[in-house]
Amino acid sequence: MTGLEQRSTDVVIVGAGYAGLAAASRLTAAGLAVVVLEAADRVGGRVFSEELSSGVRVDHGGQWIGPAQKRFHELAAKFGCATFPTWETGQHVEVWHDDTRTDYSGAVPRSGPGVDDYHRVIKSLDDLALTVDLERPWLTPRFAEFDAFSAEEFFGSQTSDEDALRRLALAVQGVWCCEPREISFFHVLFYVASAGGCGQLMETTGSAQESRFADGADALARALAASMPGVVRLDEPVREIRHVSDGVEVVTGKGVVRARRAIVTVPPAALGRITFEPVLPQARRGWTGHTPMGRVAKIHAIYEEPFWRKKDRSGIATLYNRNPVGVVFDNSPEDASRGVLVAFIYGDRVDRWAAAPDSVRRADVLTALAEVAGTRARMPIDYAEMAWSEDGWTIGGYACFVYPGGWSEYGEHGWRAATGNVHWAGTETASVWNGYVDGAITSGERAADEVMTALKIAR
Ligand SMILES: Cc1cc2nc3c(=O)[nH]c(=O)nc-3n(C[C@H](O)[C@H](O)[C@H](O)COP(=O)(O)OP(=O)(O)OC[C@H]3O[C@@H](n4cnc5c(N)ncnc54)[C@H](O)[C@@H]3O)c2cc1C
Repeated sequence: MTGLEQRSTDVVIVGAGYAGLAAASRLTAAGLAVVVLEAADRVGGRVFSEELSSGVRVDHGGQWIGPAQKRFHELAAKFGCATFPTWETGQHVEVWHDDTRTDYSGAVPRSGPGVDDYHRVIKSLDDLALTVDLERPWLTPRFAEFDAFSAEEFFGSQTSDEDALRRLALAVQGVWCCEPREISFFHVLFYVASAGGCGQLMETTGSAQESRFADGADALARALAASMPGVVRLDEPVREIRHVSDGVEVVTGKGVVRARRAIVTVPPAALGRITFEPVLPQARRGWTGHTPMGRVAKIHAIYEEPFWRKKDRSGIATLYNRNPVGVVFDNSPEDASRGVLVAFIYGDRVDRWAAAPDSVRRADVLTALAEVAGTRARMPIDYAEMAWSEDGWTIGGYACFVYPGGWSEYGEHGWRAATGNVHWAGTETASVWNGYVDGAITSGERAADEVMTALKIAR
């Protein structure tokens, strides 16, 4: 390949998100030569921090860390990445489907339409999740039965209360960024088990939304990359991965990297942009075809100050009305030098919202924020949108979900089993905190351990 680089290394890693960086860190610490190839011009993947023109640093993707996310905490502490508590002081609000509003405080609403049935169904999810085998999900009792139907079918079998069903639908949208009709009920149970319960997934203090990073959630990704000088190659999308007798050849627009093993960390939907030679086994292809990405948009509106706090409003809201926004949080910096509200739009509503003209999208979001925080919210000093379905290298978020039937048809052989000299990582392959940064980190470390075992490297 004239003019193109030929490089050799021990292990080539595809993707410099948290999974790829954690894998590289473990392998370089063991003395192996590693090259990480990243398509984008930055590290962090689905964790993407950016300073806006107003000087406020926002996280367009992953942002929170919870106390049970042990490996994420350990690495953040090791690299001195400071965190601070998510703001949740004051009254939260629910805007109901008929535009009525109810204030509440505490972790979850305890009264209101559909609340009793909602909590009863959530409790049954928690109970059933206790039966899930996280390492070998296919050994879970009633695995194929639960995987055969959707979350919507399960909810419908548990309650006919339309208000409870509205609450359950928003819970699915907020956690998986898809609609209840789309997702395997077994995947719901697996994910709940992986996080340690529904409360861990949905609540703030003591749970996944407990804290944020002072310098952006990508601070640790940047620190990890900086600790391995010369290892990460940005702007180098992988086009092809070829198996050869003693390893792999990974082809980019700049040349070929030969390695003894590869670790691929890209989300399943992004695999479609890589050609494999020979073609991947049917189980892996079937799994990829049944694991689409969630659809989510995250929108930040910046104000001179968090003015809603003066009226004892927390800025936390759930919206069930016609507005596309589903959930709002106060995302102001720790010192409250600016006020920041972040709005999330999920599932089918993202598809419709993202297709609308700029002015319509912005008006929709600011209308929702005004309902939550008051009319001043209509006049932000800065504003930024990120629709993850339009990100060409991750194709969505927060993570993939699984269609009904996907786990039972393809999970055992397609989920994360190594394919010859190619090992699979990425948060989608994690047993614990699947879908989260913590899961991405432990998936990278697990794949690094697999590679060292295969290469007979002492750990
Ligand atoms: C809006 C949003 C909010 C979220 N909130 C949270 C949160 O608060 N807390 C939390 O813990 N998690 C959150 N998550 C999930 C979290 O961000 C992900 O689980 C985690 O970042 C995934 O890391 P990863 O390394 O597995 O994958 P990724 O971060 O997707 O990394 C894969 C990398 O591969 C690269 N790539 C793709 N194709 C190629 C190719 N052909 N060649 C080379 N490189 C390629 C991509 O550019 C990317 O950098 C959120 C995600 C989103 C989108």
